[in-house]
Amino acid sequence: MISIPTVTLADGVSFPEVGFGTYGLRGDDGTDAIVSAVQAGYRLLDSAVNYENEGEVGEAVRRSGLDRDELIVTTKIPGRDHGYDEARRSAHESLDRLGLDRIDLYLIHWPNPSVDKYVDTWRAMIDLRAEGLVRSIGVSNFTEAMLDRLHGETGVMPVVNQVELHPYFPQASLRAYHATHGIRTESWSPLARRSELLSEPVIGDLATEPGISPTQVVLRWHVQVGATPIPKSAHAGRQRENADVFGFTLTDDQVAAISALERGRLWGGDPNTHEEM
Ligand SMILES: NC(=O)C1=CN([C@@H]2O[C@H](COP(=O)(O)OP(=O)(O)OC[C@H]3O[C@@H](n4cnc5c(N)ncnc54)[C@H](OP(=O)(O)O)[C@@H]3O)[C@@H](O)[C@H]2O)C=CC1
Ligand SMILES: O=C(O)C(=O)[C@@H](O)[C@H](O)C(=O)CO
Repeated sequence: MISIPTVTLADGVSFPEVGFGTYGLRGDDGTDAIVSAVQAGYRLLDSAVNYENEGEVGEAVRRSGLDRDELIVTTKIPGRDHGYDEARRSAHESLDRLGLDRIDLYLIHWPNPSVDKYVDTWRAMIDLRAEGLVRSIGVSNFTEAMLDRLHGETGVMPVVNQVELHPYFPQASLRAYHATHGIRTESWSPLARRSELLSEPVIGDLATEPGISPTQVVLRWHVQVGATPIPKSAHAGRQRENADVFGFTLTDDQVAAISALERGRLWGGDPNTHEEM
């Protein structure tokens, strides 16, 4: 089993430098895959109401046999549940589906700015945290202006912002803002969903040593730019490979060469316009 190092979030919680994405992992096979990820060493699990797998994640937590406090279970409020009362109801429904008495990391999935209810949603999350139903509170797909607004109107800054981030979209300026404001960056689709990224020569050239694959080079890049990637894999061998990125280091020049692959968002998910219900 791999021991994944941690960093400390602004709220004092220990947070893994690599986590596990669960989008698409459903049913018995999905639960098995999540259990196998925990057995491989992952302690941060990423779910969402919209993944329709909170039940599988909760079941995997119970089957893992680990002490509950060793795992960080993440879920996210969907756009249709924005608003103070709606978010509180959504949290209770997620807890029921998870079969857990606490959500460890609770995120607003998308800001949906045209609906303009993310500040009220955030107020509900602050109260849920005070009540102990939620431990850490954060957001996903928020811009700097949206983060400023949350802080300005409530006095509470998210401890995590989970955003699209991979070598094709390194988000340097948002990462710098996060670093200044004590927000941990989490990278969604960190492998760019196994697109041609893994065949890029700059990646392949760094993966020539035995035991260092292109995937590991990409995930190591995330670690060194200070972001927690949450790669998803349904396969135990790949899960182990993706967690095993702490035995080598990239030089600053190598990190810069990978960052130079930048080309922009891959799926058009601009937080200023994308609406996810
Ligand atoms: N907040 C948000 O808006 C979003 C959050 N997310 C979260 O981020 C997670 C990760 O993103 P996701 O979109 O799943 O994409 P990833 O970048 O994690 O890529 C997943 C793909 O890569 C393959 N893969 C994984 N590891 C390897 C490997 N070692 N070698 C070869 N192929 C590999 C997987 O296949 P296989 O399973 O067959 O191994 C799968 O097809 C999601 O699962 C979800 O939890 C994702 C999108 C948006
Ligand atoms: O998987 C998620 O969590 C998502 O939010 C995705 O559906 C995301 O909306 C996306 O892929 C945007 O292009």
